[in-house]
Amino acid sequence: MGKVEQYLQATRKKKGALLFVLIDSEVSKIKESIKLAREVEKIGASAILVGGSSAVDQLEMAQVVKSLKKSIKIPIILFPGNVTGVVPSADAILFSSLMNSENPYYITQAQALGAPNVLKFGLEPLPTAYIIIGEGTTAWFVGAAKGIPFDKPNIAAAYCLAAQFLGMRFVYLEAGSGAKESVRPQMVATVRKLFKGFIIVGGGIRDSKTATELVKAGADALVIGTMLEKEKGSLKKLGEIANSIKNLKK
Ligand SMILES: CC(C)=CCC/C(C)=C/CC/C(C)=C/CC/C(C)=C/COP(=O)(O)OP(=O)(O)O
Ligand SMILES: O=P(O)(O)OC[C@@H](O)CO
Ligand SMILES: [Mg+2]
Repeated sequence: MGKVEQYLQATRKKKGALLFVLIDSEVSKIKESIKLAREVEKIGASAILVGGSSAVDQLEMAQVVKSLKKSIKIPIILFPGNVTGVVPSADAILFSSLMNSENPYYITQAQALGAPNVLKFGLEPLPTAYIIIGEGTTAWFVGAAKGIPFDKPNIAAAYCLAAQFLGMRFVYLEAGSGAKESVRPQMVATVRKLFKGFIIVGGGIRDSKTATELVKAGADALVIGTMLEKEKGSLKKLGEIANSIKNLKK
């Protein structure tokens, strides 16, 4: 287990469920990203994810990550949608396989193409089963996912069990950035019963009620992105969400 993984496990034990904030380097440029990251660090976010399903400007992403690294203490974890998402200066990378993709590129090929740079840049790979729930989002489209219906928790659990047998220590249940509906607590609870690793849930989470239900169902970390890009007063709302999930689960 690497340093970041140890930190995530230890922080989850200490604080309860964690909050990850996603910075899309295509939306937030350098100055904005630093400001946002500093604010969410103060609010209590435990890590910053940097990525984007259509983030193809590698130079821009590298610059955002490099400046973030100098500005905050919490780990910066890359969240690549393609090989272009592997850049230097971050602490770790969600080294993910899109388990329910119909295109082998997103299951193993992008990983093979990206792996040499992960090694070269000294990024800690977090072995992650990325599973897309529902349809119609950018990640669903780009990743050629066979989206798992929101009301089929057993299918998601079967994928997570397979991920566990393959040695993956993280699963990411993803409804997609800006999703109208987030993953349902019932699905998280079903996965929690079988999967022993770290469960990340994201996509369409915008309020404390949803966040609380997902954590009670067994999520170890929630990812919030779009809300912070779009809504006025969203930092206040993020603070409420952070407080509502604090110490819910030990
Ligand atoms: C491990 C390596 C090198 C690559 C993994 C490649 C995989 C598995 C890709 C999965 C398919 C995909 C396109 C995922 C996108 C994940 C992502 C970074 C989502 C972030 O979403 P936003 O950037 O907010 O989405 P928008 O682009 O829709 O705003
Ligand atoms: O942008 P939102 O909807 O918060 O989703 C976050 C993340 O799960 C997307 O990959
Ligand atoms: Mg986005």
